[in-house]
Amino acid sequence: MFNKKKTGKNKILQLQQDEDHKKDLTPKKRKLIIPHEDHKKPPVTQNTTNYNDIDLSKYSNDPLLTSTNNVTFLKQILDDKRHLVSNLDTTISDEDKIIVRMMLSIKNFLPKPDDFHITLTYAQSLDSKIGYRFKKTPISHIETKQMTHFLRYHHDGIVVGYNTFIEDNPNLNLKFYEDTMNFFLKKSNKKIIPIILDPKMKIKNHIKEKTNINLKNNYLNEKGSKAIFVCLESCFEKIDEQWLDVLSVPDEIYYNMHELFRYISERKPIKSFMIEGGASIINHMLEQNEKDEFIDTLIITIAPIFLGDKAVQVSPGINKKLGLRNVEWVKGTTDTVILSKK
Ligand SMILES: NC(=O)C1=CN([C@@H]2O[C@H](COP(=O)(O)OP(=O)(O)OC[C@H]3O[C@@H](n4cnc5c(N)ncnc54)[C@H](OP(=O)(O)O)[C@@H]3O)[C@@H](O)[C@H]2O)C=CC1
Ligand SMILES: Nc1nc(O)c(N)c(N[C@@H]2O[C@H](COP(=O)(O)O)[C@@H](O)[C@H]2O)n1
Repeated sequence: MFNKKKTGKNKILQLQQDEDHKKDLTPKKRKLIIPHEDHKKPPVTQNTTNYNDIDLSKYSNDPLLTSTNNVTFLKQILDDKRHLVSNLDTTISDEDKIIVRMMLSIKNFLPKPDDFHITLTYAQSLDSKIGYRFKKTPISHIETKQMTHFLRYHHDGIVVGYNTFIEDNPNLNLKFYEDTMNFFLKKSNKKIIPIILDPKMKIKNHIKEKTNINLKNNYLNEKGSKAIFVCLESCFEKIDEQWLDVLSVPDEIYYNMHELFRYISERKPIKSFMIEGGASIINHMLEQNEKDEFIDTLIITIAPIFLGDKAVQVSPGINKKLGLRNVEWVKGTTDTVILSKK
């Protein structure tokens, strides 16, 4: 049942190394990196497109696809006019088709323009773990990771807790993978606003000690928006940093997640929030959602891996069965995504 080559620590470390080295590789080499892929299978990117495989009419109502000429992109590829499409040297792969299917499935779970909307989304192992401490842990397959970036595209703000900010040094921007994301997002200037829940304003000391902060680099290199650090009013201190704003929130509101996001949306240009973690934030949200159903969409990627008892666990402090409603499952090459809405 367990393939040691594909599960286990070595694989996870390998995936971490893959992730770390991706940016240094040429596009050709990057295509070979397919986390969780069965390496015995021939590479799927070489498949020839069967004209009947893709029904373009399916995409015609998607504002994202139509607004960025992606239907034209797809047509060009299908018509074998690939020379018209920059940076693209393959036909539509099976992986890309899966991604398109995933994107179409999540369309019913996306925020409606201008609606206040809260999405909670994360990737977990079979043992409900979401990562190792101080080690950015890839869990999602490249397809489901791309789906996450597609989701990011549809939200105004992306939220993580302070520990995730410290431990992962995340980018929290829109990243475009080879092939598929080029179809969908390449021409977009959309930027999502990173929001860090930092009640005690620990960022104040962190910036004195650390210079390599991805959120800062992204902002300075125009690869990301200015971050918002959200702190308790009682802990507020002024910070003079170009790449971040601090928003102080009344102490009595801060730990009520529903009220917190409402408070932020009334003061910042953010209507839709995509909360990615970490475990404390997720658990707290699930606990509060039991009484006050404020999570509009819950999207969990489940990868066929175990991370073991040292990893950080999602498990809300509830004492009864908590079921999800309006559930759909989408299957990728290796991962499964569970989608649920209010
Ligand atoms: N697989 C995935 O999809 C994801 C995985 N992760 C992983 O999660 C791990 C971090 O999780 P975890 O350690 O739980 O930390 P979190 O990222 O959840 O941050 C916790 C901190 O956030 C602050 N905080 C603000 N509001 C709240 C609130 N309402 N409830 C709880 N805390 C709040 C607290 O700061 P203070 O202590 O100052 O009060 C708390 O210590 C990392 O290993 C990261 O890799 C993270 C995101 C997604
Ligand atoms: N969807 C998803 N899959 C995984 O495997 C993950 N490890 C995460 N982690 C979250 O993504 C953040 C990193 O974002 P960038 O790629 O740096 O933009 C990380 O901090 C977690 O929030 N998510």
